[in-house]
Amino acid sequence: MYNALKFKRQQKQQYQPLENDQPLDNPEEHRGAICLKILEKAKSSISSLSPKSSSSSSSSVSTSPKFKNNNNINNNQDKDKDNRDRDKSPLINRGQQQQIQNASKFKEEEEEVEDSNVILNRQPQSTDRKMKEMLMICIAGGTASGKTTVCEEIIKRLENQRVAVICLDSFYRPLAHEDLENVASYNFDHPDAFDWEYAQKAIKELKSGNKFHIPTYCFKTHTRLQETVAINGIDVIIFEGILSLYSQGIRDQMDIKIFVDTDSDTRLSRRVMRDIAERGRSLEGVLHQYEKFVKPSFDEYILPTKKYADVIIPRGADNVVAIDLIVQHIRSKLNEQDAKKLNANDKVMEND
Ligand SMILES: Nc1ncnc2c1ncn2[C@@H]1O[C@H](COP(=O)(O)OP(=O)(O)O)[C@@H](O)[C@H]1O
Ligand SMILES: Nc1ccn([C@@H]2O[C@H](COP(=O)(O)O)[C@@H](O)[C@H]2O)c(=O)n1
Repeated sequence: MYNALKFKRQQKQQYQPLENDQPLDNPEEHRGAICLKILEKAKSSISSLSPKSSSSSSSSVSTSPKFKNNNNINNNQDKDKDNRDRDKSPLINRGQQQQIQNASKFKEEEEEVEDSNVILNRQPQSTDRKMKEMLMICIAGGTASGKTTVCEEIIKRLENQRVAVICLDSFYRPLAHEDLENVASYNFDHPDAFDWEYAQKAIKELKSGNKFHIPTYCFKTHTRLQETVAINGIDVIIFEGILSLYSQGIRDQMDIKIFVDTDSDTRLSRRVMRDIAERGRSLEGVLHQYEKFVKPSFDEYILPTKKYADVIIPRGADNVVAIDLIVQHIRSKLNEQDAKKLNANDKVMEND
């Protein structure tokens, strides 16, 4: 069986700092940089993991740099594009290790999972990936509202599912040279900062069951990296970001739309703490950016998307009842899909 944690450890060993950049002491700086966020489960079970074995066992998963306490970021600037695209998924952060139980019956599918460093908690349901229905969940909300933390809590509860988290941050437009020179004046919270066409294409392809190479983004350098993360063979995709409910084309692909609603004072104080501690920002810089761009854009563009949400979570991850209800709903949706597939298979067999 594929042991994602082991794979991630190898990634860590391969880590090389970006050119013209400081070594990444803190992966949070690359949060969102790496589009695919997957959670690793309890450290305690790491020691019991075994690499590819035929029996049912557990394994950990990789996460994106948004998740703290891990340093498995691989930004190996390999010259070989093919290798690059084979996802040395630069991820890993705070999170939980996920139990993996995939008897490796569907080898090809398993390899895809290996490619994408995706949580794999259960055996694939179908060998026909095109037939695969994927559950798409969108989590929007202001900066530091707890979107990532809510993702973690959902994934923690979704045992036996393969879950990938994609950050809207991955689709930030590359900055022009002048903007990079004067980055403090750039509005990262305006819708125009994102490449919506690209994001929509990714969501559409994944929803259709196709493999997609998600771009990666570096918060520290404000640039898109050359690495991509391939995603395929997943049960649940969570698309997370401040404006993830902004585009109608993307909203229309979503099965569940969530808005994390956290009081703005709490968000500001968390952002200050986080950006100083984890993104290398100064207090002055965070406050200036917040006042000039973050707050006005929240009021004008982010908050108005709340009306599109099916579920609003007040207090973010503190709201255990809301998270439990959401997870129950996800489970029942996945069960419905499985039942549909079984029905379809039965019909095919009857006709044979
Ligand atoms: N319920 C909570 N209680 C305390 N701290 C929290 C809570 N939720 C999130 N945080 C902290 O606030 C910061 C931002 O949370 P995060 O989940 O990354 O928000 P977002 O993804 O919306 O930017 C992080 O440092 C996180 O640890
Ligand atoms: N190069 C960048 C890109 C984005 N930001 C800020 O990140 C915020 C979104 O991330 P959250 O985890 O807080 O949802 C957004 O408000 C941007 O201001 C940045 O500082 N630098």
